[in-house]
Amino acid sequence: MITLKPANPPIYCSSSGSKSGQFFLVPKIGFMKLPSLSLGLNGGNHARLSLILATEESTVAMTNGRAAAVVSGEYPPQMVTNGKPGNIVWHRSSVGKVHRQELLQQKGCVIWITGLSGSGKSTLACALCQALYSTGKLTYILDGDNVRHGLNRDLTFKAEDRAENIRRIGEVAKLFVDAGIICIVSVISPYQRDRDACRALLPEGDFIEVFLDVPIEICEGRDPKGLYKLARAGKIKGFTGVDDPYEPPLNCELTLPPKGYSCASPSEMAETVISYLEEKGYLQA
Ligand SMILES: Nc1ncnc2c1ncn2[C@@H]1O[C@H](COP(=O)(O)OS(=O)(=O)O)[C@@H](OP(=O)(O)O)[C@H]1O
Ligand SMILES: Nc1ncnc2c1ncn2[C@@H]1O[C@H](COP(=O)(O)OP(=O)(O)O)[C@@H](O)[C@H]1O
Repeated sequence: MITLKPANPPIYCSSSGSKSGQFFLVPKIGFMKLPSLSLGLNGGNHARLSLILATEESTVAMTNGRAAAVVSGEYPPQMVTNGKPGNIVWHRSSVGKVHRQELLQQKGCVIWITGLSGSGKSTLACALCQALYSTGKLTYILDGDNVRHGLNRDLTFKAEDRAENIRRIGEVAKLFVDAGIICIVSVISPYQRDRDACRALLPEGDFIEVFLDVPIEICEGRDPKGLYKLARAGKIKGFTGVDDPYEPPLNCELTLPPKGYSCASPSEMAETVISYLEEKGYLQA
């Protein structure tokens, strides 16, 4: 596995029939089996390569229309406009997501826990964080209540502010994924479209939506902050589940607690999530 950081011009390919200087962007992270070939960097040293790591937005050299080599690193600014017109250029580092994941021996992903207030989102997030920490895995929790103390302190609970709250949290979570961290998000996120928009920010599979399917009667019975009581008394307007909507996920990866096991403990539910992560390969680089 080799990652090259070329100078400008980034790379040319000297295997037979190659057309040097032809590039395109790779949309996803992945690995490619490549034929052994000879590459020249900046007209200088040649190296023989057979397997090269492809990273997001990497530059690919082409031979006869086939990807011949993938180079992670800087590339000409005009190639990287993030799909938008203007003068904003993506700045790359020679240390990328794959290197960080290698360091951490895990893959970055988002575990998005959605559910009513009092359904146990924060409790599950903490149980997960603790269980993963004890096995040497790095997580970070983005909890709705906490993020609203800082980054999102300007937002209310109107639908458009909830959407902005979720959008910002989704963007922050994306950064954590790029850092190679398992980002645990615990927010009500009542609207399907807002959750879907966050899912769309990430590569396929990296957004793991966990629905805490706890009936409102149970959440209200718990009412640890007394908010349901205030909402029923009309002292809080637009409270989710009382006089504001909650749209249950249509296609989530996990629904908890498992059917027929409604009294599952937070640590049992955390184990279910961890089994999912293991099965999908997120707990190794
Ligand atoms: N009107 C209204 N509706 C719902 N929740 C309310 C409201 N006002 C305050 N709270 C408290 O805010 C916490 C939810 O914040 P979130 O950022 O997760 O909400 S949202 O995703 O933007 O809908 C939520 O925390 P949790 O109980 O942990 O879910 C409540 O404590
Ligand atoms: N699996 C569970 N079984 C029983 N009680 C729970 C469970 N998960 C959380 N709780 C309790 O329910 C209350 C609400 O949990 P919390 O994690 O704060 O919910 P949320 O973050 O969704 O508002 C807390 O008092 C917590 O101790």
